[in-house]
Amino acid sequence: MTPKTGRDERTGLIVAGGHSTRFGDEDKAVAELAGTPMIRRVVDRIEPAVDEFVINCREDQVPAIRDALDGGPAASFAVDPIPDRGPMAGIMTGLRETATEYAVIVACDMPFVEPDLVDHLFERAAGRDAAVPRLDDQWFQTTQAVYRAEPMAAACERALERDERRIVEPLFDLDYVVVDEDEVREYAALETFENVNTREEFDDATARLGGEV
Ligand SMILES: Nc1nc2c(ncn2[C@@H]2O[C@H](COP(=O)(O)OP(=O)(O)OP(=O)(O)O)[C@@H](O)[C@H]2O)c(=O)[nH]1
Ligand SMILES: [Mg+2]
Repeated sequence: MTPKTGRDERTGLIVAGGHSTRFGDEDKAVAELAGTPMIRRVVDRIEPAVDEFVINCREDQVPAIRDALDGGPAASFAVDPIPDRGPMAGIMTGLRETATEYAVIVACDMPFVEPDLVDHLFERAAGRDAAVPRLDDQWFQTTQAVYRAEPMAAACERALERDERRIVEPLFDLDYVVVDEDEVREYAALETFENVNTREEFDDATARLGGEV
């Protein structure tokens, strides 16, 4: 991986402000996945590829997430001023707290995120506004992508003003690079994009990580 200094520093922005309704009573962000809270696993996975962390969530989630991250890399919190406005609003909140030029956004429910892909996305985004993976016959992977913080935050604000909630809306306002499936596969297995929504998916992920279901 390339050495990172000064303006080239990179933020890992973990978006975690959802209500995990498909998951059940528990907040999936802090659910113990093979012994590690899921958000902690995401942070630990991408730590080699970033210099600092910002966590976006609701105010009421902060204590449990802080506990989950205890002993790990330092992270600052970007709390949604208005909760439940969707992931794009969370991304805007988090990017406004981002001190570096670029940030990788990763959803808290992507425990198999591949740091080598994250590193590559930062390299591909250099000089542009975003680098976003897109698999064959699939939509953009907007919640595992690198963005230039300031223009993406501004584009999110404009999209929210238009009542758009899809994360591709701000993307289409930007100068973005598409990282296609062949290119993704050079750096990562496709499980990097797996997101855990239900108990069944959580149990499956647990088993693959060698934990007890
Ligand atoms: N800040 C913020 N983040 C959100 C919001 N809704 C979803 N997210 C995050 O966006 C990512 C993907 O969302 P989902 O997988 O749908 O998560 P979720 O909304 O908690 O789960 P479901 O209720 O089952 O849809 C997760 O990291 C969520 O934490 C929101 O309203 N605000
Ligand atoms: Mg949702």
